[in-house]
Amino acid sequence: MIACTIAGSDSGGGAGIQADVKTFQELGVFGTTAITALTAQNTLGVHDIHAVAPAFVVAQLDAILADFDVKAVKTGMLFSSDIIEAVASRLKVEHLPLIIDPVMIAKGGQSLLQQQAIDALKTYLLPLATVCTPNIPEAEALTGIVIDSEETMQQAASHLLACGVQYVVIKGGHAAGNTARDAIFTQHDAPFYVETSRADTKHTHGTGCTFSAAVTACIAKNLSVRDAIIEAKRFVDAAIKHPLGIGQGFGPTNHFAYNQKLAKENVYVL
Ligand SMILES: Nc1ncnc2c1ncn2[C@@H]1O[C@H](COP(=O)(O)OP(=O)(O)O)[C@@H](O)[C@H]1O
Ligand SMILES: Cc1ncc(COP(=O)(O)O)c(N)n1
Repeated sequence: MIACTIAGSDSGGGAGIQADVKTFQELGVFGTTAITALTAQNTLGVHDIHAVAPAFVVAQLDAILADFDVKAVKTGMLFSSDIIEAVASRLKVEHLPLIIDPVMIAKGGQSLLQQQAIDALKTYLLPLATVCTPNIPEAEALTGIVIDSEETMQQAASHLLACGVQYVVIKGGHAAGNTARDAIFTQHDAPFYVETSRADTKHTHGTGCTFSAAVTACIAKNLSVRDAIIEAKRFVDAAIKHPLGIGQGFGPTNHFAYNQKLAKENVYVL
């Protein structure tokens, strides 16, 4: 099985393209990559960004799609509206399952998406999305709705579904409480939730990238979207619960954990 990620490179290896390829590999999926930006990054933060020209992002996609039987595509850091428009017009003709992680801000606070690109994301890319996986601040930025209750979360999800997204996963990593609960909304069915206990850890660099890459890999392996989300939650939870303890800042998750004989916690589907 082959998947493709369109995202930024994290020189520190915990997020971005590197997290995606490691996750694909651990889930038995061959990873191909179209890189949108290089970041000079480690667990302490993003020190510099070098964007790739939109035409060269498309050239990478052309090369991949001309040769490989890609089963699912994900996007991560897209950086600019020019890159978003170029990627959207190239993907529009392919009709492949598309998982959009609307990466905006790194855990250290640095912006990974220019402010004016948020509109481009909504206009050009969200209509193509099978799954979109915002965290709470990203869902708020995309919709202009402050999420402080079940009701406002439902409103934000409805806004994103109206943009054309088939499954909206609002991730609960940033919420309070002792569970990590992600809410899944669809056009026709009632919402459902995937939940684990919350780890008390600062090693959460790349959690969102890892989760969305796992969803992509599982869809590439022909799981239903619902089962892909549940399995991805298992993958990211194992990666968070068994941190590697490397780096001096917000360390990376452990992409090896899912396949190692380490204790795995239950994922509750509610
Ligand atoms: N401390 C934690 N313990 C357990 N799961 C977590 C924790 N933080 C995040 N997660 C889970 O990791 C996944 C990514 O979520 P999140 O961290 O919100 O994404 P992002 O990296 O985009 O901010 C979600 O499934 C979320 O519930
Ligand atoms: C190149 C790149 N892409 C994405 C993220 C977001 O990381 P996180 O998953 O921790 O929000 C990052 N820090 N760097």
